Amino acid sequence: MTTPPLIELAGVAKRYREGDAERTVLDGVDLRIAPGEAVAVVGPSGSGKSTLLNLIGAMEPPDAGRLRVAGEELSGLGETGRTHFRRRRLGFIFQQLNLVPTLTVLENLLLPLELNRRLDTAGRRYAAELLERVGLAQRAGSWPEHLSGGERQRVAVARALVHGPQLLLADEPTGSLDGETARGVLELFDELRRERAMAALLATHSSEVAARADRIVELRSGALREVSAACS
Ligand SMILES: Nc1ncnc2c1ncn2[C@@H]1O[C@H](COP(=O)(O)OP(=O)(O)OP(=O)(O)O)[C@@H](O)[C@H]1O
Repeated sequence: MTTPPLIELAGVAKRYREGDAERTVLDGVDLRIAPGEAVAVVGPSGSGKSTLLNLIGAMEPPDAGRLRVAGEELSGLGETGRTHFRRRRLGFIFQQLNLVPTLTVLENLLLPLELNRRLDTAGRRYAAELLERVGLAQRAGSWPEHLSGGERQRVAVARALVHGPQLLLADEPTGSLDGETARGVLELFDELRRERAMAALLATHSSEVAARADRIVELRSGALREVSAACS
């Protein structure tokens, strides 16, 4: 028996209206991602990479097509269902990071556990371990505004992983990191994929990030195409 895909998109379209004009960003996109698989999505600026992640992350609905993620038909979920789906199943690293400025680094990390009612000893221990793994154990009590861009990005990485999501959606996850730190973060993703079959969809302009994925897909003129099997 073959394993059902974790992500299945069929004929997905997304259009945005700007004044009288309508712009088609995604035009009949098909995509399947298996549990534990890492896929890099590349494409020029404005080609729709973040839009694709937002649709798969149930942040906004498509205008056409089917989206099935972790057994859930996203179009069938209401607002509450979408919120629960995001909290339980997904880790999302946004391009703007979206750290909560009024919470410390550790409190930001504990937030997904709190929302999932899993703020217990094991959860706290894992949060501390992740902070250590992204090299920020000493900054647990710092405020986000006192961190460098790269440190903030690493907090966002740890926060996206702390509740053990089945799927990581990451928008330029290493954009503000130096080469060595970026490699450390990518290794952490790989370890978690091996440890708990977490799948990852990474939007990136970085050839190094893309090369580490199992597959690379490219968005161009609204269409998605397979570029190659990446070498690992
Ligand atoms: N909420 C919105 N309203 C109107 N247009 C939008 C909206 N969100 C995205 N767009 C448009 O959709 C297109 C795709 O944007 P998107 O952010 O998905 O591209 P991207 O490939 O992630 O770009 P980058 O590599 O620069 O981050 C852009 O032209 C953008 O202006």
